[in-house]
Amino acid sequence: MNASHDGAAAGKAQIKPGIFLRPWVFLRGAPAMKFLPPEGPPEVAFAGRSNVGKSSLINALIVQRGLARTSNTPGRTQELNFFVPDGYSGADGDLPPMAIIDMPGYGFAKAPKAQVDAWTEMVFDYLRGRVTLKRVFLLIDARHGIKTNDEEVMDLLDKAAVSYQVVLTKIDKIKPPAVEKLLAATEAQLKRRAAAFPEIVATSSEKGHGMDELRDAIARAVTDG
Ligand SMILES: Nc1nc2c(ncn2[C@@H]2O[C@H](COP(=O)(O)OP(=O)(O)OP(=O)(O)O)[C@@H](O)[C@H]2O)c(=O)[nH]1
Ligand SMILES: [Mg+2]
Repeated sequence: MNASHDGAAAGKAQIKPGIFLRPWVFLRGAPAMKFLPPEGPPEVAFAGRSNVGKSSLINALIVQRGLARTSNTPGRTQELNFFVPDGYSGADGDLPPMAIIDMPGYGFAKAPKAQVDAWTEMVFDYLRGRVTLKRVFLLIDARHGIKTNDEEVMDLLDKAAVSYQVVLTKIDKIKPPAVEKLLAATEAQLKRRAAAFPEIVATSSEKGHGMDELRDAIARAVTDG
């Protein structure tokens, strides 16, 4: 029996990038770990600093404006929001083939410190402990590059052996040579990191750059992970 047969026998999801062009729905928002849906379908999570463009990127990827709520003000997303392809009841045996999780940002929020600490703890607990989490897409604002709190998240993911892939966001805000320079510098940084995926995806939700590449990367992560 070859590897692909093994995968099929184990009920592994075979996800194709076209899944993102079908309708998706909001399944649930979890304000704390105890409200998470039971572990089932493979998941990918979008993580990153507040305002980096996580929710915007999910909308651009799935081509559904307003599916994930976005805002000019950092701290918009306050729960772990689960999105799944439409048309599954959620009952045993009729589970969606995968889920995408939009996470609260870290690093800044116009909220009391206790609230920010609680979100950060939930984000870290989820990233560290979710068995069905196949890959974390770690979003980095192309204007700012990797910051100290991004490094803390990478340290945690390296330590927990959770695969992650860096996605540059808002590349429409900088010139193409600056994108190339940042890609090279970031690639060099990632070489030292145990759980980092070597390829970086450069995106703009506003202009649609990098969407097909990101769809491919997610489909592969869910299928192979
Ligand atoms: N120019 C440009 N602006 C973008 C892009 N993506 C997001 N934005 C803007 O960045 C701001 C933040 O976007 P969100 O998607 O809400 O960011 P988020 O990471 O989900 O933020 P939190 O939920 O607060 O952590 C919004 O004003 C978006 O319009 C992009 O590709 N290009
Ligand atoms: Mg958000």
